[in-house]
Formats: sequence, structure tokens, C-alpha cells
Amino acid sequence: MKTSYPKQDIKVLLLEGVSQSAVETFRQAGYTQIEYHQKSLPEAELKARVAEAHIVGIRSRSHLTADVLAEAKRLIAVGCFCIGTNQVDLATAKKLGVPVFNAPYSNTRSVAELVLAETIMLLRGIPQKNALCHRGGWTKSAAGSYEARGKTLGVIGYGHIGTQVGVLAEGLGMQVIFHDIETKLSLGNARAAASLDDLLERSDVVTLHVPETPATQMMISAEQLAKMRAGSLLINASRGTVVDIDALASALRREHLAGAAIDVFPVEPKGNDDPFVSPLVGMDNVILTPHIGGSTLEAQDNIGIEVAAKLVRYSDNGSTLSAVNFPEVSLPEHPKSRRLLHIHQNVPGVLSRINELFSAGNINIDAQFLQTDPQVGYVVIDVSADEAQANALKDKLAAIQGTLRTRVLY
Ligand SMILES: NC(=O)c1ccc[n+]([C@@H]2O[C@H](COP(=O)([O-])OP(=O)(O)OC[C@H]3O[C@@H](n4cnc5c(N)ncnc54)[C@H](O)[C@@H]3O)[C@@H](O)[C@H]2O)c1
Ligand SMILES: O=C(O)[C@H](O)COP(=O)(O)O
Repeated sequence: MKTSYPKQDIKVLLLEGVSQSAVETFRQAGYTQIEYHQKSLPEAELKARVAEAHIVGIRSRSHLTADVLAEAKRLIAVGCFCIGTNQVDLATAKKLGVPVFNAPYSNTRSVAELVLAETIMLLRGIPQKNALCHRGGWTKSAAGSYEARGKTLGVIGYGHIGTQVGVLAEGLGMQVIFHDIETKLSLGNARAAASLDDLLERSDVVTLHVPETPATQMMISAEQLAKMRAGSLLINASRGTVVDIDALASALRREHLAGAAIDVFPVEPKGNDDPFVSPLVGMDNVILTPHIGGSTLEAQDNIGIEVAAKLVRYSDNGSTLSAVNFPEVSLPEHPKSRRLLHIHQNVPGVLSRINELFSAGNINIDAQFLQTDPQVGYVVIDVSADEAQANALKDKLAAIQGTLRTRVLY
């Protein structure tokens, strides 16, 4: 399998209404073939479009499964224009020699601000008061309404978002405890809880900031909800699979929980015209938001630039710095050389065959870069060669057993 194209022939497919800043970034870098869709695509159409594309940009709703990736014969790279990358089969992408990039921090602050706002709203019982006012009701009462000051916020997943939420909550005078599978540096006065159960038992508000992994699937189900304090609150702006939504609805109906704010759902509509169905619909004490934790203009603009720039850098220069599934190399410019990229299965003998090829051809190597992980090797070779020689070398590289992808950079 090989891909080597002049820039103007590289087809960029952008889905789910990624910011126009991404389109601009590609255009400014000289990419002209940009196909743009506002929505995610049904699977059959996704396969057909991905089969044509060299670069694919998605957000959280497009699932690039092994089946979809099997169609992607020309694919050079994938960009997730968001933080989460669980929607891509990362292992399969790697086996195909396709690096995946994301924007690990660009919407962190947006999510943290929303969670802080929801914490205050839920503690004051605003969702139900607001709903009643809209129906012509009036409940001027302090019952069930609390200050955030002095309350305990339990953060599950103390990573980029979790720590930001903790810092902002301390500004309100909240006591922050957290649970993480890794040992984490506590910011401010935050303290690690002894365990997940300990956090659930001590928190007035529990907020989830874990990625979607096998270990976080349904990590908050009936058993964990039962351990939460009576009258406490749950916020989930992580992934919909982390909470058992039926168990949550039941805990809310029984008034064991006083309220919840849910931004992510096990099944989400594909686009804005599709219906939203959830057992939480109609519950006045639940803030429902359509997966917009990271959807601020600032965040989307920054994500568009950040991820498109990473894709352009990989496409133009070969750098894989910050790829989430791939050996990372940060490469210098190569003004006087032609650059050959060779991605291969990390099995014995491939590298020596590559080097033999160059010594046998008496080709002068200006620079060579190598990075491997247990599955994949990524070699970048800068050579003094004209275009025809470089293309001939690329064809020979592609013939080496174990090769996944080869490219010449123009
Ligand atoms: N609602 C939105 O619009 C929105 C926006 C951005 C991110 N997200 C979601 O939020 C998630 C977290 O984002 P982040 O930037 O803070 O990620 P991060 O990787 O910085 O932090 C995640 C933390 O969770 C911890 N963790 C992983 N598995 C765990 C487990 N089983 N138990 C406890 N802790 C565990 C990790 O060690 C890490 O500290 C993303 O993966 C994404 O799914 C949602
Ligand atoms: O992973 C993320 O960054 C969030 O879930 C946001 O996803 P979105 O780009 O689909 O809004």
C-alpha cells in the first residue's frame, strides 16, 4: 500500500461541522480539495467518502471502526477535532500506518466553566425553579437551595479538565476531593480520596472527567449511585457510556439524587435535525445539554487551527508529534532533500532491508530518523535525489515485506 501525491491532489474530508478555522488552515497551507459536511454520515456513506480521502477530520460522533478503516486505502492521517479519540479504532489505524491526532487542551476550559456553572445551578435547584416559572408557577423558597461554599466536590478523573474544575471550584470555597487511577499532583487544597467509594460517600456534587475506556464503561451504575449521599448531585460531561443512564433515572425518580447535569449520552443524535431520546427527558431537576461541553466559539476555533495544523505538518513534513496512536517524531524542514517516509510493521529485518536498498543504490542519505513502538516502526529518510529517483526509491521501499505505507514529500 502506498500513498504519494502532490499537495493539490490530497483530498481532505471534514465532517461534523468542524470549525471554518480548519478549512482556512488547510487552504493557507495550499490544500484545495476540501470536502466539508455539517453532520456525521451514515455508515455506508462514511465508508464511501473515507475511501476517497487522504485526510479525514471528525468530531466525537463519527465512528472510524475497523470496518470503516478497511475502506480507507488512501488514508494518510485522521484528525479528531476534539479531545476524545475513543470514536476511532486507534489500534487498527496504527496497524494500517495511519496516525491519529487530536486537540488535547483546546476545549478544556470550556468544559470546566460549564461544570462550575452547573454545580451552582444544581445546588440552588435552579433547573426545577426555571421549569416551573416557564409553566406559570412560582416557588420562592430557600428549601433545597444551597451555597457552593463549603460543599464537597468529588472529581472523578483528575486530568486536564478535572484539575481545572477543581481549581475553579476552590475559588468558590468548595472542598475538592478526587479519584484517579494514576497518582496525581493535587492542585490547591484538593485531596485524593481513598477510593472511588470514599469519594462517592463524601461528595455533595460528583463530576465525571474520565475518558471512555473498558474500565470506565458504566463506572457509575446502580451500585455506585447508591453509595452517593442522599440529596447529592451528579454531573457527567465525559462520555455517555460512563453512567448507567437508566440507573441514574431511577435514582432521580426515587429522589436519592437531588439533580443531575448530563451533557453526554449512550446514544446521541447524529445531527441537529435528529430526535433526542433519553429516560431523563421531562425531569425538571436535570440539566440536559446536547454534548456542548466543549462547544464554545473560542474552543472550536482553536481546535480547528490546532488539529488542522498537525495534519498539515504531518502531510507536508512527516512530523507525528502528539499523535495519539503512533511513534512520535518531530522533524526539521528538509529544504535541500527529498523526504521519504516508510511506515512498517515492527518485525526484525525491515530496517536492514531499507538500509541495504540505499547502500546498493549508492544513494546519499542526508538524514535519517527512526521511532518505533512494539507494533509499528516509522523511518524518515532525507536523500539527495531528483523526483524520479525519489519515486523509484519509494516504489522499492513499498516492496519491502512488512511495509504499511510509504510516501515521498514534495
Ligand atoms: N462534553 C464535552 O464536550 C467534552 C469535551 C472535552 C472532553 N470530554 C471528555 O472528557 C474526557 C476527559 O478529558 P481530559 O482532557 O480531562 O482528559 P485527561 O486524559 O487529561 O484526563 C482523564 C483522567 O482520567 C483518568 N482516568 C482514566 N481512567 C480512569 C478510571 N477508570 N478511573 C479514574 N480515573 C481514570 C486519567 O488517569 C486522567 O487523569 C475526555 O476523554 C472526553 O471523553 C468531553
Ligand atoms: O471529546 C471532546 O472534545 C468532546 O466530547 C467534544 O466533542 P465534539 O467535538 O463532538 O463536541
